[in-house]
Amino acid sequence: MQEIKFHKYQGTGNDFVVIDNRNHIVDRKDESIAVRLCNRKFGVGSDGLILIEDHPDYDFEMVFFNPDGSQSMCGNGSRCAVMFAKELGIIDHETTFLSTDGVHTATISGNIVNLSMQDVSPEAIKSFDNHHEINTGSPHYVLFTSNLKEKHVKDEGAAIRYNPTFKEQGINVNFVEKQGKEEISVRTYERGVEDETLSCGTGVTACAIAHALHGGTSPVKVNTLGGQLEVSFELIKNRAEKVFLKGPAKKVFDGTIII
Ligand SMILES: N[C@H](CCC[C@H](N)C(=O)O)C(=O)O
Repeated sequence: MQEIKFHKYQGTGNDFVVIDNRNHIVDRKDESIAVRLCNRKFGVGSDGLILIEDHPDYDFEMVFFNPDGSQSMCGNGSRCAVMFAKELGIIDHETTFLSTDGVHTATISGNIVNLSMQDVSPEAIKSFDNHHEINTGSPHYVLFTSNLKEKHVKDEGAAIRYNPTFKEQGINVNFVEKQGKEEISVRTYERGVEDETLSCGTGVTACAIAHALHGGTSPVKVNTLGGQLEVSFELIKNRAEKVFLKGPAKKVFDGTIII
């Protein structure tokens, strides 16, 4: 048994257990630790586990796990990791770090983190008759709807995520309602959480790009159940470049857990 100090952060309601793992107190290859820590009854409870580690070439490396132990790029988690790195004194107001899908930069102003996302290639933007599939570091199914508030996101999201097309690899499912050219509202069913989360960073980024394919602007404000984010990018011949995800990231509490 070991006692582990953890830090609870949230980015627009997407919540994470964050651990300073520069001394390798947690085995980054043991995904069962994420399953235990993220469990909302038997552990701390969160939408993911983030380990901060040293890296020879970047300010830090961020290792992310979903509550089911799977790994993928996490936009809101990255914003929380940046805020934690500042708390640790690893960085001041800007950083270059390594995450699941590659190198990212970020700047901090108050409790707002502006995170660079990877370019989204034309091959990562697939459009169908009534939905889009866009990979922004994690795979996203984007469906425009008009009655977002009434949506049963967990049931309808799971039905898509577990259909034969996506069952094996999984996919995050986003329901988008247009509020105007410069604003959308999004609710997301997250793969690996297997439930609706209050926001999903890579998801709102995918939705902003899909919105632009239907005449939306950049930057675009994105309303989620957990708060408002802003996504900006340049869409050139179906390739999104200079993609940024901006929004608040805040510490909720510190704690110690015995695992
Ligand atoms: N559940 C996602 C990873 C976390 C994404 C989300 N929390 C974000 O902020 O991007 C997946 O497995 O594709």
